[in-house]
Amino acid sequence: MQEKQPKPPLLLLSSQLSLQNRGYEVTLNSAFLSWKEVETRQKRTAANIYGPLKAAGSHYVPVCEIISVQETEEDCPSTGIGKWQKVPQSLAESNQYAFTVSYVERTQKHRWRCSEVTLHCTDRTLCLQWVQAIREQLSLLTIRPKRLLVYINPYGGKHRGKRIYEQKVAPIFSRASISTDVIVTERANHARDHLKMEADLKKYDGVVCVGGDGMFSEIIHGLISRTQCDSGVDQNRADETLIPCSLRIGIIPAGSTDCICYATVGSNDPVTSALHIVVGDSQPMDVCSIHHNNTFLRYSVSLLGYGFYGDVLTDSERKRWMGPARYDISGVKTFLSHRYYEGTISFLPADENVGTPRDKLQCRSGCNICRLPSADKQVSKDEESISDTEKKGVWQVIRGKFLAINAACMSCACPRSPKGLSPAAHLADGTADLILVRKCSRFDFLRHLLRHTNKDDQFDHPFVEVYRVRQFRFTPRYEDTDSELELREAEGSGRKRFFSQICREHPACTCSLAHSSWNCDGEILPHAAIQVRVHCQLIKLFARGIEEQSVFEEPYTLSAI
Ligand SMILES: CCCCCCCCCCCCC/C=C/[C@@H](O)[C@H](CO)NC(=O)CCCCCCCCCCCCCCC
Ligand SMILES: Nc1ncnc2c1ncn2[C@@H]1O[C@H](COP(=O)(O)OP(=O)(O)OP(=O)(O)O)[C@@H](O)[C@H]1O
Ligand SMILES: [Ca+2]
Repeated sequence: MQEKQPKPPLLLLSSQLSLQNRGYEVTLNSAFLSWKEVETRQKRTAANIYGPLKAAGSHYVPVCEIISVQETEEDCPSTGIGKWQKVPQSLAESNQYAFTVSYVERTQKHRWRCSEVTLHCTDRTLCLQWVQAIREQLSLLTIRPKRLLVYINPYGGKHRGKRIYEQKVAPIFSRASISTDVIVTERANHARDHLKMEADLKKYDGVVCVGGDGMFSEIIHGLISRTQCDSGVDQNRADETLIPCSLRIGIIPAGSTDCICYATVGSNDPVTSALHIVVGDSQPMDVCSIHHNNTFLRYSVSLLGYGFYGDVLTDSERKRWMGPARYDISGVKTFLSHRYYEGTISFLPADENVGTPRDKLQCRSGCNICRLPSADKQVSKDEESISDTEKKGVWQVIRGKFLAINAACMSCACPRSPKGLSPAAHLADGTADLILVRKCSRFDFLRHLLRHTNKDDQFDHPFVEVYRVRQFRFTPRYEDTDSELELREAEGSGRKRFFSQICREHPACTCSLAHSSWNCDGEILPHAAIQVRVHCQLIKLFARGIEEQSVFEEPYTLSAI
């Protein structure tokens, strides 16, 4: 049987235009805009006279990466991008009409930039014809957002959210003709409550969050709760099948860790994120729901950490004024305190077809594991109605003393740890990687931590175990009493209490030492006993996953087209 060939792109327009005072063959087809220098006889040297035309000097921009096109108004014709040059009188007069195309250019470390090319035409009709033809192609890209609701946390990270948005992002949105309603938050949970109860979501094609992981967490809580509420789904029921949110979320990084942005885009650069929003990227993402005795507590998309990361966060909340450095100071302090916690972890392992946490293959743009439908992802009503043992996989139980219990729904890559807590975790496979770090010496724990910052395998230690799971439960060895819970709640909200100080410094009292708190995407959960379930692809981001490095390094070549 013959394989079906993809249709060649349809040629739409082709003209000789000028750029930097040189003649170019400019072509627009349904897939690309290209411009190629016209080689004059004089320019063809003996060396290349018989050879093929080189790809160098040819430029290809995929139509889906064009940001905008505008007729360029110039008092005097310019011959380059932003530069005034001496133009021969005859050429200047014959090329006084121009249009500028803005497009995405890839630079190092997964960063995108907005580049421009200005092409000059001999008459205005031709110039307008080009502008119209390119605009028509852009209007066919219906996945692009036209109207966005933007929330800015002015206090995230180094308090630069507002400035980042105004100086770096708003100009890009306006160039792409995206209209925005902007809300600068006035208190914690302002964005969550507005999304949950007030916002007229029908008006928008997406929501943008300017801030860090904590701010993103507010946005997903608002959107997910609103979606469940509108569909009559009860979030308090741990076994409910949740309804996916239809609006995409864009993250403009302006926080302290920015792990969700970094792990879905490959950088924490606001311009890159703005461009991913403009081109209308879409990346589905898993979300964990966390319950305590059939009461809904929170959702998590990145790190859910008990022990080490819970204690780092609890301590760091009291040092918010320090900005991002608070995590390092609290990290060292927590490391030195070397506390361990006893408890029982039960988990439902994932099917093998979604890979394992020790895979060398990482989740990248267009990831096959996240794309292919797998039995694991379809937690259907039928499946919910059958018993645990009949489901694929059997619950496993592990008891012990742990320095850290971490669940990562995705890699959790961030500038502090470029490959992340679990480098092979997937963004949208319906599973989380459960990492158990058993009690070990300070030296061994340091070796494990150090491996988060280099290429070595952080799971290759006898005291570390890692499992790919769909659900898990944790029960601390000593039961939570109401007063302990209250105590941790007070600590979490930064209210230091005299009682808690006594307990920490009094070795005979197990009160504070028996339990840690969960670090849930940078927010403290006071309950130690929790049930967690991964909901496959519950939300969507304006992102595409991390692109393979080669896409950044190699410009489009003729053979690729
Ligand atoms: C020797 C160097 C070891 C460095 C080890 C670095 C491991 C870093 C792993 C980071 C994983 C981040 C996961 C993402 C979590 C976010 O949802 C959350 C909200 O933004 N961020 C944090 O909780 C923020 C968590 C920040 C944790 C910082 C921990 C720093 C530990 C430093 C230990 C130093 C020991 C030195 C001994 C002399
Ligand atoms: N106007 C506001 N005033 C006070 N707190 C706010 C306001 N708006 C949002 N917040 C809260 O600020 C907290 C931290 O915000 P954010 O995540 O943006 O920064 P960060 O904690 O520095 O970064 P990261 O989460 O990446 O470590 C969030 O929990 C959010 O709920
Ligand atoms: Ca996942």
